[in-house]
Amino acid sequence: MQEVLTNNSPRLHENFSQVVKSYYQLTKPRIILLLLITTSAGMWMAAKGEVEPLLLVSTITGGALASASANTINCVYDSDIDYIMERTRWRPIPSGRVKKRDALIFAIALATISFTLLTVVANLLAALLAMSGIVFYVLIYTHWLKRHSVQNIVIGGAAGAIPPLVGWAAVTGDLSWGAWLLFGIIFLWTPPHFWALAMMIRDEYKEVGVPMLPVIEGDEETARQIWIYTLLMIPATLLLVYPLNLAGAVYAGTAIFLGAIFAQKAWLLLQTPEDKIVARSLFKYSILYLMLLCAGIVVDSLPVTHNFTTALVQNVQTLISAVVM
Ligand code: HEM
Ligand SMILES: CC(C)=CCC/C(C)=C/CC/C(C)=C/COP(=O)(O)OP(=O)(O)O
Repeated sequence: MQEVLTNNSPRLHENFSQVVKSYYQLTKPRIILLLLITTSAGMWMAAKGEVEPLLLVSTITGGALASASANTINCVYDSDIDYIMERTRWRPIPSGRVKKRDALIFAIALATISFTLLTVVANLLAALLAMSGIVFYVLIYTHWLKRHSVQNIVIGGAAGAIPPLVGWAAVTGDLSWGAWLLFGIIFLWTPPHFWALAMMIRDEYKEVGVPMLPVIEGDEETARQIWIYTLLMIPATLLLVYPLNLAGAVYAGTAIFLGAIFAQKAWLLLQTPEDKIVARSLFKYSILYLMLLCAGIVVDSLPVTHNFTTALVQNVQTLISAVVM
């Protein structure tokens, strides 16, 4: 008996870790990471740089579980087209590693734990916002728009902009202008983020009949719309500084610098819409952009940065008046 167990245990262990890996992949973990970074930015800004550690960890965990649930249901719903597309064929459901029914039970369990955790440790508003993110992403984007409208990701993109609202609500219990502006920034960021990728893999979407903008309107029109959203997004990022006065010089410098690179890449794509390397560069940069913009929000809202920039501005003012006098 002992011998049988010993011989079988490596294989048992291997099978178990394969199962865990498959369920982990269902949740699209790399996308969750960026969603959590935006949640954290919302929390830091709402708390003016002083977030309670327990609240931070619980909100991040609750947000991660809700996003994981949404992504898993999306994998269940889209398994037919995921099976056909090269990029998604390896996913756990189309490759036969996880059954649809099991994935659905897993998603319901994740959503239930998320709702409970957010309600108990944060508040009901944060929990309801996280659940509305799941419902919006699954019903409005995945079920209703993705396969039927060329504006699918513009309207559906609102789901991906909900995480900072969850973070803000967890800290303050309500949603103010700052929270809605963070929502708006991510809403405007989503079309350039996604359409740049869709330009790279346009033929795959065409094959499965998903009406993404490059499939329906072509690369030139897509590049033009990416450019327009970029031009709207960059000034929107600066509204946090003026008139909302929720961020200072560190954030302003970061947003202008990062925005200039974004604009340069979007402009290049406008000049060469057929160039997949340029589209790929914009897609990759869009992810780095949002990460660094959120890092800018966090650093800017820390009390030490706030004190430093205030002192710096005062010293410059004193110097100017001394020179002028
Ligand atoms: C409707 C809105 C959105 C659509 C349609 C979309 C679509 C996509 C797609 C198709 C990919 C490629 C994934 C893959 O290769 O498996 C991707 C990658 C990614 N998306 Fe989005 N996205 C959206 C919004 C967001 C939002 C709001 C975030 C986070 C704030 C985000 C973060 C990411 C990240 C981090 C990646 C890279 C993942 C990797 O490295 O594999 N996306 N997106
Ligand atoms: C608060 C909360 C829980 C919000 C939910 C946010 C959420 C899960 C956003 C995901 C956005 C996204 C990656 C869409 C891609 O779907 P797709 O079906 O076009 O991608 P695919 O082709 O790779 O499957």
